[in-house]
Amino acid sequence: MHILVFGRTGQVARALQDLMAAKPDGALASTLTFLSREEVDLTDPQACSDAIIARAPDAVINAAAYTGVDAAETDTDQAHKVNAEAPSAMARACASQDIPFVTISTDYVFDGSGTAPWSPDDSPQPLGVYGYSKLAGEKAVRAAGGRFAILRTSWVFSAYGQNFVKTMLRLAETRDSLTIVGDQIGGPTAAADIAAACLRLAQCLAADPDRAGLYHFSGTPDVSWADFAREIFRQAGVSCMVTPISSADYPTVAKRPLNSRMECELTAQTFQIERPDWTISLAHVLKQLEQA
Ligand SMILES: NC(=O)C1=CN([C@@H]2O[C@H](COP(=O)(O)OP(=O)(O)OC[C@H]3O[C@@H](n4cnc5c(N)ncnc54)[C@H](OP(=O)(O)O)[C@@H]3O)[C@@H](O)[C@H]2O)C=CC1
Ligand SMILES: Cc1cn([C@H]2C[C@H](O)[C@@H](COP(=O)(O)OP(=O)(O)O[C@H]3O[C@@H](C)C(=O)[C@@H](O)[C@H]3O)O2)c(=O)[nH]c1=O
Ligand SMILES: [Mg+2]
Repeated sequence: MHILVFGRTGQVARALQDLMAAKPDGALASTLTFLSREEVDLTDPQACSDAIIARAPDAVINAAAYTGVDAAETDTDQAHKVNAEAPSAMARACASQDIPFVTISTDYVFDGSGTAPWSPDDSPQPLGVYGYSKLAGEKAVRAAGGRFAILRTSWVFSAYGQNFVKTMLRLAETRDSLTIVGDQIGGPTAAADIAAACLRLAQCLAADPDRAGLYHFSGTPDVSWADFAREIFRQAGVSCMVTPISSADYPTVAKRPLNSRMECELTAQTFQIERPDWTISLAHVLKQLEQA
């Protein structure tokens, strides 16, 4: 299978490159081509669909997005173009070629109310522009139909780009204590685990279009950001005290959902992909960072 991937420099796309490098030829049963912003700017939906038609891949994975949660609040147009209009164009191009289209969405489509894990059937109510733009992308992809899979995930971390793990390690270099939000609960998810899941979804959709749909996929156990920080420092052998605070005591431009728990049973039943143990994935990421 030849898979075209948007978002070459991002965490998930970089993890897909690692997967390719780690598997001997053929073991992945796929070859991947990666597109960067220089090759296709997602603010140009026509360029997105032209790239798919021109390259005629067997499947497409969209790992690109506008992920600046706070910046999006004052950059609505750009966030909407990249997170809604681009996936819409990609999905329509893939549907016209009857090839799988896998795109990634977020727990931030939910309003974070309650404490029950969110089911894929629950109705989202985003709190901010980023979540809203991602939800608009989901709706457009579903409207395009075809062999689509929307994979909602949360709290992505890796050795690449910007993420909470790298932020914590950086802050702890100059601080022996940090105040971290303790009332937002979710499942940290390694980009490597998402990458493997995206590959599997693309391969399964090529064989069975009836599995098209919306799925949840996050690491387990669910924790607060403060707990996540404590585990990062514990595994990294960094002595930095974490004091949990309320979201109100850590004002950010965009509000974050308190409850980001996601119910992932349908993904396990449909694709035999269980929630990964993020503490194990974290150990691999820390080792990668050490060796970098
Ligand atoms: N990060 C997280 O915690 C979470 C992410 N997700 C979702 O997972 C997916 C992957 O996220 P992640 O790997 O963290 O993303 P990153 O923020 O690491 O990377 C985003 C990628 O999108 C590219 N991109 C952004 N704007 C454009 C544009 N206008 N044209 C072309 N490319 C563009 C970036 O390119 P460049 O490097 O040039 O800017 C980069 O390659 C996204 O759909 C995201 O919404 C879901 C839940 C949590
Ligand atoms: C750096 C820092 C953050 N925090 C809090 C703020 C916030 O509520 C939480 C996470 O901070 P960040 O801004 O790093 O994480 P954030 O960019 O909000 O992460 C989100 O990214 C988008 C793309 C997603 O889709 C979400 O699933 C989620 O992963 O930690 C502290 O409490 N103390 C700190 O020192
Ligand atoms: Mg962020």
